[in-house]
Amino acid sequence: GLRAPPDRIAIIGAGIGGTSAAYYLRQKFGKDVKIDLFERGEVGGRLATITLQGQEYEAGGSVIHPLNLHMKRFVKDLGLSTIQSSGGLIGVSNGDTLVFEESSWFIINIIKLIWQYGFQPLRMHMWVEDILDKFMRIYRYQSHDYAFSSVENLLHSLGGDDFLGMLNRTFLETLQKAGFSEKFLDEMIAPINRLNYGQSMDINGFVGAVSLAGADSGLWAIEGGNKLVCSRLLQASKSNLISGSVMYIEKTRTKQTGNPTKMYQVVYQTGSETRSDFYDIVLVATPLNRKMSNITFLNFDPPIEEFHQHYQQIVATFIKGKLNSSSFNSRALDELGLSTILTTDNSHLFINSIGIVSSVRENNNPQPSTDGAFVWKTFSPETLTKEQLLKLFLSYEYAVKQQWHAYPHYKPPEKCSSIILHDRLYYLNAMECAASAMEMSAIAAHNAALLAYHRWNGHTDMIDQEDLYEKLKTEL
Ligand SMILES: Cc1cc2nc3c(=O)[nH]c(=O)nc-3n(C[C@H](O)[C@H](O)[C@H](O)COP(=O)(O)OP(=O)(O)OC[C@H]3O[C@@H](n4cnc5c(N)ncnc54)[C@H](O)[C@@H]3O)c2cc1C
Ligand SMILES: CC(C)=CCC/C(C)=C/CC/C(C)=C/CSC[C@H](N)C(=O)O
Repeated sequence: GLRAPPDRIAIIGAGIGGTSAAYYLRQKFGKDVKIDLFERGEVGGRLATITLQGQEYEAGGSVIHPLNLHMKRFVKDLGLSTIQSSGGLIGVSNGDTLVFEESSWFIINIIKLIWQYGFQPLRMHMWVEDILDKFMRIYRYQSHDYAFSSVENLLHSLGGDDFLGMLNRTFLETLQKAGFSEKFLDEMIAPINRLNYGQSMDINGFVGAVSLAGADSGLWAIEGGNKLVCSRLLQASKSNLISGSVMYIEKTRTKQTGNPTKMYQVVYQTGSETRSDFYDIVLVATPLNRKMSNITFLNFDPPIEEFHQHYQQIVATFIKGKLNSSSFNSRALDELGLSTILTTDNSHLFINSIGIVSSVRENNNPQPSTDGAFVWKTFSPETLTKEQLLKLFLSYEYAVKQQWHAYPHYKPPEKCSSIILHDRLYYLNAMECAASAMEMSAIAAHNAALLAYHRWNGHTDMIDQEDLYEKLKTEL
């Protein structure tokens, strides 16, 4: 049976996690519940664009996988358009020379790959595909309304002990065990990790697999900027956006008269004013650590302790200029013709990657300006100095940076925080301990909305069901 829907729900954070949670909560609880979405910065969060000389570029989350079905669904349901975002030739530099260089001839590439690495690239492709295959079971579970109370339970239902094991081992250990060679891991896989997560092969195996999926073909983005999906979800969910910074979430001491269910008081700052409101259900859709959200939990028994997940700093720098190809390669001084250069872990370069970018309105075919300059984006752990920029570029017109607490610093064994922090208080970004990506936040949001709904209605049979895959197989 169903009880009356809650009166008011608060969501903290209007990134892809918070806005998709609003969307799914509206679907589950119906039109009468009042949903407040708190945001202290911009709607979109880590999905953001930067405007340079009148052109917008993705400065945060930029590419989406062709099998990220929630993101695909949003685009369709919200009337957005897509652009293709992979393309161009890739090279890998160790700081002195290019250890791998893609050719524009398909067949030459195949021969080069086999020559350098045997059948390892093909085996790796199959390894990632196998994981992706199991990962995709989540869509089936969620379309049947099943929810999970922890990240571990969710992963276990997708791929059993093998999936859970990936959280506890480094990516390096995982791939060495699978028989991949050191040369291949150093020259191909580590550079992809450095591009996608700014980290070494010591990240957990699961995020490693997601990182490799992020190097698949067919990657896409939302025309006009990925952040548009957030503002559209917000609109479609008919929630109320509150521009303010949440400071405390307090468990109310006594039952309020008239409405015994409103358990939580959310205290927030807007402008110079401090305000507060009472809610039946609260979803936290931002990483809980002091640097990123600074939210304190008051009056909970047992107490909700401070979270210490360390987030990796990444600086994205946009530079319009002419690349100095000799900083990546001792041989050729002429134009490399590469559009992305990755780096190996042992390179003494101060950047993780550098690539030509197109604006959020161009389908992937970036053109140089009349003097031959492109817009490049680098990722680096630290802000680039002028001296470093002049090493990378023969000349440049501008260099503009955007700094992020980008994603967790992965360090297996991964201890994931609970999704249920208290009775009706949920934490979406607990999911990031497995892997951080737009689709992971959307999956966490769908899960939290289902979890909140089932717990509100006492439907315990819809939570943490064992052997779901087998159960749903027969239910075609
Ligand atoms: C440089 C970079 C590149 C990336 N590239 C990709 C990519 O190519 N593909 C991909 O899939 N993923 C990528 N990611 C990861 C992806 O962007 C994130 O996983 C995803 O956007 C996280 O969304 P979220 O809603 O969970 O969190 P966030 O986007 O961080 O949203 C949290 C929101 O909460 C707000 N907030 C925090 N504290 C408070 C408070 N106290 N009160 C009110 N509001 C608060 C914040 O302002 C923020 O807007 C990238 C990330 C970065 C940084
Ligand atoms: C969740 C699944 C199954 C797939 C997601 C794959 C994906 C798109 C991973 C990318 C993750 C990420 C954090 C990328 C960072 S930067 C990469 C981008 N190419 C850029 O240049 O900005």
